[in-house]
Amino acid sequence: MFPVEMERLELSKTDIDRMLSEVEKENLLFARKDLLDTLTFPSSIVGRKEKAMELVRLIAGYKKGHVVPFISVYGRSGAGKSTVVRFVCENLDDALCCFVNLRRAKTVFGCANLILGEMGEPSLKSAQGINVAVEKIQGAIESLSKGKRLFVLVLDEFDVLFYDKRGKPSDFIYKLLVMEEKLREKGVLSCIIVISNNVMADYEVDDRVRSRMGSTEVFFPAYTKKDVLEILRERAAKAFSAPVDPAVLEYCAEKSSEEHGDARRAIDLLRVAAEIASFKEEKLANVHVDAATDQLQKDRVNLALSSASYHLKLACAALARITYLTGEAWHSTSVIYAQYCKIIRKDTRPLTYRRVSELLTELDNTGLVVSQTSSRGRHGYGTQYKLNISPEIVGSACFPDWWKNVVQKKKEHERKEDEKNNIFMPAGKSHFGGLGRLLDTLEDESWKDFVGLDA
Ligand SMILES: Nc1ncnc2c1ncn2[C@@H]1O[C@H](COP(=O)(O)OP(=O)(O)OP(=O)(O)O)[C@@H](O)[C@H]1O
Repeated sequence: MFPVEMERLELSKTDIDRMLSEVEKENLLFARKDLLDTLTFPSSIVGRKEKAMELVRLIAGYKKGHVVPFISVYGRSGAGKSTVVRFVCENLDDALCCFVNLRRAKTVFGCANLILGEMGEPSLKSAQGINVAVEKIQGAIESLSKGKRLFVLVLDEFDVLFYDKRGKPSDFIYKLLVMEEKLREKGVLSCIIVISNNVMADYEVDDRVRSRMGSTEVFFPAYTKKDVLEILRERAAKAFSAPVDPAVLEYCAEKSSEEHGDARRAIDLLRVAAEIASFKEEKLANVHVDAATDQLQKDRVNLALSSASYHLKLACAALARITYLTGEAWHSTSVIYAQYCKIIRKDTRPLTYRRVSELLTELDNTGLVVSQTSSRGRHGYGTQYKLNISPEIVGSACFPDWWKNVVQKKKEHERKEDEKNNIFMPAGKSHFGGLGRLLDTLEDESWKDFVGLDA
């Protein structure tokens, strides 16, 4: 016989109601959570008036029959480029703006199809060729801009175009510029605004295209702590059901600006911190911001490494290991390469120095590491890399079991050194911080061997 009170196995509406009221309790801190969603367009834009003015100055000529054909807007992630460009373009009198995010495109032809899609046109087959695609874009602009004095085509995440090495991105830009000239002959004024993280000079563009493009650029610097604080204050005032301690907002702004000056990540940090506090039924405090920083860093690393090859993870793990063991932040390509060769599986052939150096550039593009190039005197220039995220998070995301071993070895080594030297170390001070520097002078052979610099 079954017991009388058995837990029901099937999911019921009552279960969902119960779950909903539980989650609602977890969200008590929020009044309007959508205001902390960085995927939706902000209801108000804080500051950036001087950048809006720069753009307006470049475009305003359309009222008198002239406009700059190509504007490059660039700067770091989360600097407000897309937000400000969209706001300016959508508020121009007598103008029509088509905003296309190219992120989803994998090829130059894919970019053309995304543009067509945004203009309400059907996609083309790549066999039809890029010339037909550009002709269709021209036709769509002609019919959309009827009765308007200006058509603005905004291409966000323009960097994507250059990932397609076979698709001739430079040629595509050339064709768009020629299309603008043809449109002008037909009395349609147009302007292309491209948004990317890097300055156009960094991309491979033919000289003939460069000269047609001109060099009209608007640079968006990363936000300062003051800017980030203003953005957070404005959001927090409406997003939470009770006022948030100003010190917590300040802490959030400080953490975000010292790391990146990225408004998107600052808002995400505030939202996740509030979710953690809400879940624990506590008042939002700095500890929740710290916990949120950890969680977001883990998410970022996992996302960046989710599709990474074994060798990319290895290059990343090599940098994490050397950073963790030496306590030094910056490491040269040659040191990282030596580490990479040391930790690679014995049955796998290491990639060449050049290829690993390319992998480090890839890591730089993901934002997990930053690089700096400096002169090494008569040895030319050398690049150094630094992790943007704590080595513990990176190491355990790359190879969890291996990383546990690295941590354990470091602890054992520290304990043995303590016993050997019987010295007092102030709390929180790592042996490796100071001794790591010794590695450079190669005075301490045992440390050198432990870190594996001579592998
Ligand atoms: N000045 C601002 N005022 C209010 N919110 C802002 C401001 N700048 C940025 N944001 C917020 O930050 C988020 C990221 O901004 P945006 O997409 O404009 O940055 P971006 O520079 O284009 O970044 P990416 O290069 O990563 O695309 C937006 O969702 C917006 O909500």
